Amino acid sequence: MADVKKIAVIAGDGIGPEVIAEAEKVLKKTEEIFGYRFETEHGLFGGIAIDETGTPLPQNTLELCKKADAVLLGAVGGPKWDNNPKELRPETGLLGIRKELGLFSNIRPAVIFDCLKDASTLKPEVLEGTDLIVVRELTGGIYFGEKFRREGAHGEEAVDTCVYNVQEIERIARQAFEIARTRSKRLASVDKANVLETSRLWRETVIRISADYPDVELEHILVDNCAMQLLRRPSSFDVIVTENMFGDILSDEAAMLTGSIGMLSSASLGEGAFGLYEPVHGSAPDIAGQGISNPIATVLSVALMFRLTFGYHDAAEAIERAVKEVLDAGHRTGDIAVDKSKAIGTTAMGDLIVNAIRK
Ligand SMILES: NC(=O)c1ccc[n+]([C@@H]2O[C@H](COP(=O)([O-])OP(=O)(O)OC[C@H]3O[C@@H](n4cnc5c(N)ncnc54)[C@H](O)[C@@H]3O)[C@@H](O)[C@H]2O)c1
Ligand SMILES: CC(C)[C@H](C(=O)O)[C@@H](O)C(=O)O
Ligand SMILES: [Mg+2]
Repeated sequence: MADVKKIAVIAGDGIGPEVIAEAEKVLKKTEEIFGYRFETEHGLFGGIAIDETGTPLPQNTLELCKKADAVLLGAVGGPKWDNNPKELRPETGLLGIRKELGLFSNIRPAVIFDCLKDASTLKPEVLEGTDLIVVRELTGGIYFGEKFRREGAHGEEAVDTCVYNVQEIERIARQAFEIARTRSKRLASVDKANVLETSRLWRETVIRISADYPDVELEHILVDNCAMQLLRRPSSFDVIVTENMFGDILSDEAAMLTGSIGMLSSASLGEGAFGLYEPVHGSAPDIAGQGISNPIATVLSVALMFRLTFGYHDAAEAIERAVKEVLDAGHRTGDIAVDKSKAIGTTAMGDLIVNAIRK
């Protein structure tokens, strides 16, 4: 019998619990079909944790994640907590969990399902063949630099500092080169080296590391140009490696190539097999509680967990095949439906996918 894998489930806020419920059904179905065994335990996290415990990342949730083999996360945040001080913001909990768990590498694949080409705002011929991965540095940069307010000559000033050290850049660069090696051996390193000192160190370091990967073709591209080229020639990109904030922005942009941010899964990894898996999207307060959110990003995050943390490649492929089959059959949630009147809800989409999972 397969050993039992412990999964910490932290649903969070807004549509988080809705999409996580569908992902949990997928876990259960995989147990039935493939004989894998999962032990799930839920933890409070985000806004709901602030309300119930006074902190976005309670110590027992962190402990739960540390004891688990993997973490499945929904989303956090919402208008209710938007004016809270920094320590009492759901997003601070999210940054805290990434840092505490050492998850410096965030992998965000943007793969286009052929049948969804008409769901994107871009022309189908521009999207043809697009299959890229954004490798985002996740525990450094301006997100984690010193932040403060001060009195300046013209009144109050706010300061965010962006810091990167060589070790942080080296480890994410190596991960990206390794991933590129398993794909078409092309890596685009995105920076703003014409302006930022951190980007100049980034570029120098990536070039130095590239000597160990002579089989991978390395391109440097400035972030503003990259944002433009992603819309102009998305299929020319394979693996993109970039710093924390650029990766945040470019991955939301890449999501729109696929038709919706409701399609984009992600894996956050450190040095070992442990990982945190979450959709790229947020808590979507504008549609929360209506049962209309797209659960596919979270379901595909489970497939990433199977592949990258557990090595359950058969189950990962079965989930991806099931998603494709359901989409090919024409089923759509509102975000990817061309004819919105025919859109189905979150649980209906989850049920269809679960029923389509087979060996
Ligand atoms: N990882 C996370 O937990 C995470 C990520 C991004 C944003 N957030 C937080 O979420 C809150 C809302 O942020 P936002 O509105 O900028 O981004 P968002 O991703 O929540 O929503 C952006 C838009 O995409 C739509 N959308 C997102 N996910 C969808 C899905 N699965 N199905 C259908 N439509 C979907 C939303 O309805 C909205 O119109 C903020 O508090 C933000 O800080 C959290
Ligand atoms: C909610 C926010 C802190 C987070 C980020 O910026 O990393 C989100 O946008 C993401 O992409 O996971
Ligand atoms: Mg983001």
